[in-house]
Amino acid sequence: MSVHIGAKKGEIADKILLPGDPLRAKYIADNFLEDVTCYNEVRGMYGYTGTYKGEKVSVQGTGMGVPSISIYVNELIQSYDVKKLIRVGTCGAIQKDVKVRDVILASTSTTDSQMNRMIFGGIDYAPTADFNLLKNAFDIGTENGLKLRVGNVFTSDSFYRDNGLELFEKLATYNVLAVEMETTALYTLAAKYDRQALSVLTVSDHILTGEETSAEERQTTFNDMIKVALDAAIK
Ligand SMILES: O=P(O)(O)O[C@H]1O[C@H](CO)[C@@H](O)[C@H]1O
Ligand SMILES: O=c1cc[nH]c(=O)[nH]1
Repeated sequence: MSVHIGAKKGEIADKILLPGDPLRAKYIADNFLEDVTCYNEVRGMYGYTGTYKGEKVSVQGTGMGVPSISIYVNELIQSYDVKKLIRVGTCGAIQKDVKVRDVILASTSTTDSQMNRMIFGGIDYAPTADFNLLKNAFDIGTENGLKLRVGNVFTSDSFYRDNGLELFEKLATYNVLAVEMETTALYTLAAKYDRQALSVLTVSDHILTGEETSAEERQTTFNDMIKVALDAAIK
């Protein structure tokens, strides 16, 4: 057991999906995995292990933001030796041609988090997805008829911010696709420990137009995202 995860050694697979919302972890376990066991309830941050197409896969809620996901990713790697980590999250679109329900593969992440500046003494490190995971996810999604977007996402330390529109318009000018709150930490920690990581994100709302998905639409798109992530995890 680690500080925040109640699993015994061997109870967590070496491939894991990481939703921010612990109830999304339950949804994935209930609807996509077989022979499921719940290995974590500490802080209500559910974690499950089961099989997907015969392969052992886990899914663990991470909570929201860089500090929270950093705790889970550190412990999953250092205490449970997880090798492939795929975030399955939501994001807000900031580009006109990125639509709600689109699925984005984050090739890299821009951030206002101080995490990397603290590590690198002020240098702007560029957190990057694992190329093979990214390519596998892209190929799998495309073969299944999904129009995936690939690009830069903004990992924000704030969900609510003053003068957000101005910043988002600037980021959009520089081809950042969407805003979310965890990818920078996932990619940086995966690089540090030589693990494979990818963020697959469903656009849940559009920051510029105000458009939002209904609960039902969200679930359908989540299913597309989850299938891409699971198939990429076992490839
Ligand atoms: O849906 P999840 O995975 O939690 O991701 C997004 O949603 C949360 C904000 O509502 C943040 O965690 C953000 O990154
Ligand atoms: O607008 C959004 C939507 C999801 N997640 C975010 O961080 N922002």
